Amino acid sequence: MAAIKFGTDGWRAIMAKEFTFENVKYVAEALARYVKGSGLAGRGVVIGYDNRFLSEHFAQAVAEVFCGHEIKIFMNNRSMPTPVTAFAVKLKETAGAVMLTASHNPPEYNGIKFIPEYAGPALPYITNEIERLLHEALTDGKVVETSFEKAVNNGLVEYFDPFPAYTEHLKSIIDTKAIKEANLKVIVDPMYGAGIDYLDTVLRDAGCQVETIHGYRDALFGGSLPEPSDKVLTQLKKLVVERRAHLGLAMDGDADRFGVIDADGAYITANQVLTLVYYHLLANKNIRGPVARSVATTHMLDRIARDFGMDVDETPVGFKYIGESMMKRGSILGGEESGGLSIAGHIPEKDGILANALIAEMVAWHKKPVREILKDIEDKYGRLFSERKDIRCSQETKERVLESLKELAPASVAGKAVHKVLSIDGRKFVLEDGSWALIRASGTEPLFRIYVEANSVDDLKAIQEEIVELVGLG
Ligand SMILES: O=P(O)(O)OC[C@H]1O[C@H](O)[C@H](O)[C@@H](O)[C@@H]1O
Repeated sequence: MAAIKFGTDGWRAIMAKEFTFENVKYVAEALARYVKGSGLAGRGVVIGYDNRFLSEHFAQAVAEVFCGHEIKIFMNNRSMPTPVTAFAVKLKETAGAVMLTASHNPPEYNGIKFIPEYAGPALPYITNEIERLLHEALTDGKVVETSFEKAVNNGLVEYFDPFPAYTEHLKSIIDTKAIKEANLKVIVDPMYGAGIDYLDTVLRDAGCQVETIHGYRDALFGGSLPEPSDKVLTQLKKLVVERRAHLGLAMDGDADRFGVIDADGAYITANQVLTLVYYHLLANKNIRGPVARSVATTHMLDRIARDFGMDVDETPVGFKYIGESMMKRGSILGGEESGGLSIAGHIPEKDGILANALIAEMVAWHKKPVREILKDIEDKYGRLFSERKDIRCSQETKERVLESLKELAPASVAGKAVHKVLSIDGRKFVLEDGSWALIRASGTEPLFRIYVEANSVDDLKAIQEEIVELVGLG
């Protein structure tokens, strides 16, 4: 059996191959041992699951193990988005949550994330301990479990639905009055996933005219991926234009990531969404505080922060580090280039429902299309062009490149002097004119990611080509 690893964001594997009921129970055993060791077992644990094939059955298998350890579990009788599962940890003040999801991966995958009592993604010191306990459980071959029926009869299973509390909470942190006045027409695309109903309800209650597509469970995701990217959101883009809607708002399979479509059908990148939301919080909502962004995320946030006299916390890739910064440094926005965002006053977990609701609020506020709002910001701070290139390679190449990265320190890239070299995650070169390049190995896929941000498309291409050559991935 391949080793079970908790990677950038939990364990993901192909169902029936590695993601079997047997392995899920071993992982649940390790998680139950972890919760007991944390001293918080008396508080119980939330179990959430997405809309994937068998997810509710895997969730039940996890429950049988927790109940076998006499740990009470809180469950919903329908799927829940990852951010709602995290929110439920706060709501029920539990020791944490187990979330069954493979996020935006292809349909044959499933996965498990652990959300500790602080309601954000588990930090490495926790996942390392879980992996150690998993190794221990696999070695001693012991899984303590009970039947689900017995657990219910013994009062170890409490059914609850955090939908009303979550949607009310969201409505309390967004300006529903402004949304109501703008009379927005919005198309919502939950991509057949666990986000169904949530954003639609919040926006409808706030007075928007809402039309939903892909709003039913399809474990095959309509033959596509539950990933809210420019490439995948073709139907949403078309419909926004056809219906003359103000916005198209999508979420991935577990609704922790967002995808925004402007009134003219154009895809707004995650870096642009983060720029818009941070500016909106500071300039319109008058909320002041630092921003946490990953090392791979746009420096436009730095320009805005500087203008308002705010700090920037630069973290490794992974929302766990961003959530940590939000908790420890009071960052008012935490965001990632890969499509994750949360704000102060919410949970330290990325939330696609919240991100989309904030975009609707911002559009309502300005009463103009997203790209016009963005243009105003760019007129003030200058324009930046960013691109990520993913390069697959063999294990051998991967090891060689990782080794060579440690020492890589060019004096210049594409004719621009290297101003700073960072090793927060992979290797990042900040150049004299503020442009930058980062190369790092993905923690979720077998590939390298090369991120470049520059002042023009030509500069971006020149920097990208030189970096690819420099590390020998050309
Ligand atoms: O670049 P990777 O290591 O593959 O990670 C890409 C993304 O994976 C998951 O979605 C995590 O939740 C994110 O925090 C991370 O940004």
